Amino acid sequence: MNILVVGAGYVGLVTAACLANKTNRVVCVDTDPKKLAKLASGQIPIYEPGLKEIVDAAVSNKYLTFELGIKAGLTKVESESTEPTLVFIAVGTPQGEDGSADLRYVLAAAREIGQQLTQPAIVINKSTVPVGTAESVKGEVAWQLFQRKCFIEFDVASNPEFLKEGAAIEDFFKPDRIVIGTDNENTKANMLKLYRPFVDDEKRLLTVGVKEAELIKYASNAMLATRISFMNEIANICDRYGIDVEDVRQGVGMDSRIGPAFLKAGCGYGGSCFPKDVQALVRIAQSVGVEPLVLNGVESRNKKQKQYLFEHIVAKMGKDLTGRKIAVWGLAFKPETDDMREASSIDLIRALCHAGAQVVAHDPVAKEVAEQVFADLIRNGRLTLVDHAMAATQDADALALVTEWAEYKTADLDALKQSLKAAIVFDGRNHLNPVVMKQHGFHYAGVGRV
Ligand SMILES: NC(=O)c1ccc[n+]([C@@H]2O[C@H](COP(=O)([O-])OP(=O)(O)OC[C@H]3O[C@@H](n4cnc5c(N)ncnc54)[C@H](O)[C@@H]3O)[C@@H](O)[C@H]2O)c1
Ligand SMILES: O=c1ccn([C@@H]2O[C@H](COP(=O)(O)OP(=O)(O)O[C@H]3O[C@H](CO)[C@@H](O)[C@H](O)[C@H]3O)[C@@H](O)[C@H]2O)c(=O)[nH]1
Repeated sequence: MNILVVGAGYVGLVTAACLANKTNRVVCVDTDPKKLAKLASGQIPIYEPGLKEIVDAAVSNKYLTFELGIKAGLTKVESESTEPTLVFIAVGTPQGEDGSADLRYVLAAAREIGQQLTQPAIVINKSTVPVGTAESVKGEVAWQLFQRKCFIEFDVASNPEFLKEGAAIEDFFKPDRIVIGTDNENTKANMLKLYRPFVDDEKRLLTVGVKEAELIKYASNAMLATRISFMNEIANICDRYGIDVEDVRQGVGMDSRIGPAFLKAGCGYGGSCFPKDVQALVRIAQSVGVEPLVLNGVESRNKKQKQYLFEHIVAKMGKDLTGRKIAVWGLAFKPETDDMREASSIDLIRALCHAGAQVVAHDPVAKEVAEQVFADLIRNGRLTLVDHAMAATQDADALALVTEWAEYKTADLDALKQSLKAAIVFDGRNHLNPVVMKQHGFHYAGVGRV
């Protein structure tokens, strides 16, 4: 099939490469010339395991090409096809000032599609957007066509994306489900044809109405965030009673009605999706007069949980951290990504520096991103970023683990103990074994662990 993907970010680039990998002809466009220059020279602008391999394969087989902007992209796709073009919108929907999803990029893309389209098309919204956005996209495209006095057949469908950063390729090739939101039989047939090669069982292809698909995305993210905030609250109760939250997690997760996934307590969820999507759903609820009692709680618990490590460090070491050196392991919002959007490390490091501490931090891949996020703290000498985990802990008064990278789990504990000034470890992801840590003579504090 002939496909245009608008946006070469996490979702757009992964979608374009994976669809091209199944012998679809895909043109991926972006408005950022720097991103395109990187892609043109064979570099991948983001850190995502396995992405380079599939992009390289699709480019060398000539199934995937890149263009600057929608106009160039549509011209290319349409010149190669007589079938309806599938146009995926995969641009950002950042959080607006009031917490709602900012749709300016989606609507700008729709406008330009309407201005440039010359052949029938199915516009498919992959960005995470509030209920009713497909209608707005339809209106925008139709209005542009009307102004051009063009009568080109088109439809707008919703096809939310559920990939996780760090496992994006696997998620795309082996999805739990693919949600196709459409009320049009022709669109449905085209989407089913496109996605059949990605599922082992036809039951994984869920076709629903457009609005239902739009809400499924927010409801899914909010449900996952709810599980995490819920377990974080349970972990706080565990702290008070001296109960191990890992045992509680196991016992709760063994109930087949609950299941074990996404129940890990820690120092709060981050990333480009959960925080903004929970807030956006709060606004969606309020906009139709529903008081989002549960969602507000999920959000409040997460904000509080991001202070967990700092509060425990202060409880142990005192409020004034002047002259103290704290090592931080992990900056990305989770392992296998260099993404630091809404990462818990940001709250911790800023709080530590504010309390007077000197911070030395390490992350296996997010150092470059961190240099930008913490430019002020680096400039005024409060924060140093280092290339090796053990370089961070050298002479530190304590270590705080914020991201559960595999290399931290296998760290040489004797070397770690020797490098630290005081053998104190705060583990914000319950990544290390408390028994082993204590055997090695560490003062070890996890989240809700004994
Ligand atoms: N990142 C994830 O893990 C993930 C997963 C599922 C869904 N989503 C959702 O998917 C959407 C995209 O997220 P992302 O993380 O890929 O964003 P991103 O910021 O990484 O990428 C968006 C890209 O779109 C480009 N763009 C903006 N306007 C454009 C236009 N008119 N024409 C061409 N390109 C344009 C930007 O330059 C940018 O490169 C969001 O709604 C997000 O909530 C993200
Ligand atoms: O048991 C858990 C699982 C995750 N997290 C935290 O939750 C955040 C998000 O993790 P994850 O969901 O793995 O990462 P994302 O890449 O943000 O993926 C989420 O957001 C995407 C964007 O919408 C969706 O597509 C995915 O399905 C959804 O999992 C991270 O800070 C994790 O540390 C926990 O604290 N405990």
